[in-house]
This record gives sequence, C-alpha cells and structure tokens, in this order.
Amino acid sequence: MLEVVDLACRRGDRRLFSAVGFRLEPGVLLHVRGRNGTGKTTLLRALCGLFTPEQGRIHWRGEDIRELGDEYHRELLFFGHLNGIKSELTGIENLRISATLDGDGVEDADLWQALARMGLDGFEDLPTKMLSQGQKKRVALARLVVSGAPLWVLDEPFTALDVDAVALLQVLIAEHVERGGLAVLTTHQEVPLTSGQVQRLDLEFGY
Ligand SMILES: Nc1ncnc2c1ncn2[C@@H]1O[C@H](COP(=O)(O)OP(=O)(O)OP(=O)(O)O)[C@@H](O)[C@H]1O
Repeated sequence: MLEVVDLACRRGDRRLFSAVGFRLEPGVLLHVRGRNGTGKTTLLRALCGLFTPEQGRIHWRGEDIRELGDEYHRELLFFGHLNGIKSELTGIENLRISATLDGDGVEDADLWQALARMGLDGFEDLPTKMLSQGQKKRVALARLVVSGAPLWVLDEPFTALDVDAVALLQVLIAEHVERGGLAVLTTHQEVPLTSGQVQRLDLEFGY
C-alpha cells in the first residue's frame, strides 16, 4: 500500500502544490491529472524518491520510503519521460539491462517474447538508433511485460505510441492492476486505463 500525507513540493521559489494526500491499495490505479506545469512529473518523481518534497510523508507498506531505500526501489518500476534507451545497444540488449537493473530474474527467452509482444519481431537485434521513436518507446515499454514490481509509476507512457501500441499498453496496465498491482500514472490522453478501480488526483495551480 502507498500512502501520501500532506505532501508539498516546491521548484525554485514557486510552490507547486501542497496538502496532497492519498492512499492507494493493491489493485487500484491512480490517475494524476492537471494542466501543463501543475507538478505531475514532480509528484511522480517524489513518489519514486527522485525528488525531495518540501513537506509531507510518503509511506510504502507503512514505512517511510527514505528509510526503505533500495528495498522500496526494488518494488518500484518508474517509467519517465525519457525512455532510458541506449541508442548504441539493440532492443534485446536494452531490455536485458533494464530487466537486470529492475532486479527481475528473467530468462532470455522471456525477453525475446516480451519484445515480440510489443510488436518488435525482427527488430530485436538492431541498434535502437535505427528504430523509429515509437519503436524505441515500445522497447522501453517491454520492461513492463517482464516486470515483477508491484508498484508502477508511469509518466505520460502513451506519448509517441500508435493506436495498436496504445491498446497494448492499456492491456498491460489493466493486467497489472487486475493481478493486484498498484499504478500511478499521468496522461493527457483520454484512454480507458483499466476495468479495475481508478482513483483520480487533480493537481491545480495554487493547490
Ligand atoms: N528542473 C527544473 N528546475 C526548475 N524548475 C522546474 C524544473 N522542472 C520543472 N520545473 C518547474 O516545475 C513546474 C512543474 O513541472 P512538472 O514537470 O512537474 O509539471 P507537469 O505537470 O508534469 O507538466 P506537463 O504536463 O507539461 O508534463 C513547471 O512549471 C516548471 O516551471
């Protein structure tokens, strides 16, 4: 369970938001909404321990994430704006590295299968600099197929994806939530996210 209490974040001399709080139970997705610049990415980075909030507490399974450290990071998958793909490496090499860093003990056959599921059959062995933007994003998203992390934090995961890839990502998120995972995501697109339970958090200027 993820619990956020009275969170406030500041960038420079500007307060982005304050008094943000929520509890997220297994099998529930939180959709963080708000206009450009309201602080959605900042909030997601704070949830991952990548940005220090001005005030407030973030607890995972009842313990402060700062105290949990790597124990928390092993249970977390963060998918940020930058897809983290190394352009000199192939799709399969990229996925092998990210799965290893995520701590997922995945067989090589599963990695190939994950890329195939992402529609990258025949492209696995190409340096990713030879792939389109959408294909690179598909390589990055293959992490979700092999991830065993209970908490997914996804920042604008739908951008640059075509209609088929959007549908596939919707399925991956829905499967994760339906098997008891937690997800926090931002998206400006109007897409149904899961047939399971969805909570919404609206960030506003001057919150
Ligand atoms: N590295 C930074 N240094 C200083 N200020 C920053 C930095 N990154 C973001 N900001 C400020 O913080 C505010 C919130 O940014 P953030 O990326 O969290 O917004 P967002 O809601 O995710 O926006 P978008 O919908 O455009 O992705 C922005 O208005 C910006 O001015």
